[in-house]
Amino acid sequence: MARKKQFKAESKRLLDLMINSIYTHKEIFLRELISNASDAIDKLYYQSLSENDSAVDRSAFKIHLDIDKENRALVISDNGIGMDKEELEENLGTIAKSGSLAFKEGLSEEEKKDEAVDIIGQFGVGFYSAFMVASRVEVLTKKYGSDTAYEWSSDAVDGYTIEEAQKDSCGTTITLYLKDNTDDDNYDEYLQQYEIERLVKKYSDYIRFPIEMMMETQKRVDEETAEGEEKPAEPKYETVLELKTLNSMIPLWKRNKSEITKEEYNEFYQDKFNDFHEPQRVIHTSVEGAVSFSTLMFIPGKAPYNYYQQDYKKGLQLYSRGVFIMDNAEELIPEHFRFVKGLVDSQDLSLNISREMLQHDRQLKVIANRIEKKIKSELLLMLRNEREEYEKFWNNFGLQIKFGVYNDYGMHKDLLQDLLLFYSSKEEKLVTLDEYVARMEEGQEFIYFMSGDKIENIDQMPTVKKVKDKGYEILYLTDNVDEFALQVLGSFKDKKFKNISQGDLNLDSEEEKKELEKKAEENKDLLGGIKEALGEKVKEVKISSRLVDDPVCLSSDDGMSFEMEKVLSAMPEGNPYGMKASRILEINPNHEIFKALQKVYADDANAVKDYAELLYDQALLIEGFPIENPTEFAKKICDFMVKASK
Ligand SMILES: Nc1ncnc2c1ncn2[C@@H]1O[C@H](COP(=O)(O)OP(=O)(O)OP(=O)(O)O)[C@@H](O)[C@H]1O
Repeated sequence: MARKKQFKAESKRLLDLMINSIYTHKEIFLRELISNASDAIDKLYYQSLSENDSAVDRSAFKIHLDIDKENRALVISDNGIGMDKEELEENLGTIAKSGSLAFKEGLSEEEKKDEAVDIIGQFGVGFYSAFMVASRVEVLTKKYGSDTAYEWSSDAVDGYTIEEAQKDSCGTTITLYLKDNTDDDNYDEYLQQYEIERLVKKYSDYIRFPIEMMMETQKRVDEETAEGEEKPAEPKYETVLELKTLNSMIPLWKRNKSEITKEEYNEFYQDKFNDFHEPQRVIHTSVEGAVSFSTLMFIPGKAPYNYYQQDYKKGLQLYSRGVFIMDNAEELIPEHFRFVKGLVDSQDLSLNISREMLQHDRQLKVIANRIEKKIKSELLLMLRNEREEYEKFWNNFGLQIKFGVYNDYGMHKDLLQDLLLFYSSKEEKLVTLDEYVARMEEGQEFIYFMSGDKIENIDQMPTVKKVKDKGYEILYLTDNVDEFALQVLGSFKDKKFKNISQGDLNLDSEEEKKELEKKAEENKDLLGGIKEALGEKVKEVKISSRLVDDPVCLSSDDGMSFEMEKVLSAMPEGNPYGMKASRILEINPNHEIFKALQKVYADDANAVKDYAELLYDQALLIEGFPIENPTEFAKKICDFMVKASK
């Protein structure tokens, strides 16, 4: 008797979820097992082709389904590559991908259901889904080229056993002993041939190997009447067993686009790419020419949970004449479109192509190029014709496009700049750079922008008012990468980008400028006094031309901006070179505070120190910087309040 082994901890949790699943789509178990069977045949197919192995009869590849009513069992067999003992252990004893599975304790029934949906959606539980419908599962398997077969069996609860077994040919046979029926679930339906036929047609029609099953059919057994003869009153039928192929076997991407329904595309995507959500967009094309290929690509409806993490794998599946070659061929998809899932099938690619060769393959480069252009044009079309849809896309993957502009020293900026969206102060929604430029005021030189943590806060920033009052539109940037992307872009349609908290805004008339210069001259000592009080904290203290209602603000010289400084400081390794934006304290000469400063300074030049420090701290807070000494700040405010009350 073989020793029982326990599932690895996380597999066990997932199994528990499957066993007790209240997930309503239990029927997907069949799709998962057929898909594994098809993968196993693909592997042997590919191996026999690439190694020129004539011992394998490729025309005999198939998946066989058997209904065993007596034992209440459903059997799924394939003559694919099979598994040896280690692979059985490795593949069915653990979930390889489960490292990041975070199971939550004490979930309610409703939450459990949601979690099952989530997990099935995000991880594609594959083989384990068998336990949604079966109380016991046996896997009899023999690896191609090996003499020994093994049987893995488990009722999930107490682990599994692996024993040596007898099997004539290579491949895998999976027997599912169905659960007892409950009030909610009738597992007997998986013993009905028409139900199984329906499920195969629904989920696995495109599988490129025959899925066969012996089916009971009614066959007419009396002699057909010849023409002109009278028909017998009752034609005679008998039930006969017939081997039927249930699937059409034509890969979806080889079928005529006009004959494929949205549901078929969705099912295909969800099944193949383990996504519970429907894709947002399907891109299905065939190209004939120097290199001929078909692609079926999808833009996911939701960013995968690990999209911005390292374990997310980009790339398309690669097929050659319908034969699967490899998963995640990275070379087919540029980094900035890494969210696209799908496959490429080309008759011009060698079956022997290895991952290493992909990088240098000329045909593949041509395909990748076409794919990049196709994705861009699909996105542009969506942007132009279906704005809401595009904004949905942007919410999911806009960050990726912005990174794409910034990465590789801006190499892809020309391709991507038309796809960018930013929030507009004027439109109060997302706009393209093109729309911004088309709306620019006469004489407007720059594309103005301002950064901050969220739209509402940016809208309140002191500097924003002045630019808005002048009638100019401002782009509000809220993602860390935004300013870096704009810096790489430099300009759009010859219009330079301008951060409104940096440098000279140059918005005033000559008269206003003169007025300001005069005021600065008159208050030279006061400004000097404030600068002296603040010392090295600020580069300069000046009379502001940016402010309308607010008393003070910070600005910086052109070059490093406050937002960039913040992003650098937030990096894991910190701000390595201590790079800082210059800090210029600007004071509004038309604000009451300015008169107060003048008065205080005139009475006692030293007394201006506290005012200077308070104003500087305020400006820091508005800009989203921490203040150096919050206790001191609070104390000073209190002192002022007390003084004011006397
Ligand atoms: N019929 C089979 N023949 C050979 N190997 C199989 C078979 N079924 C499963 N396996 C092996 O077990 C592994 C685990 O299967 P499982 O369905 O859990 O995950 P997967 O197929 O890798 O991923 P997913 O189902 O999410 O696409 C497979 O990767 C494969 O190596």
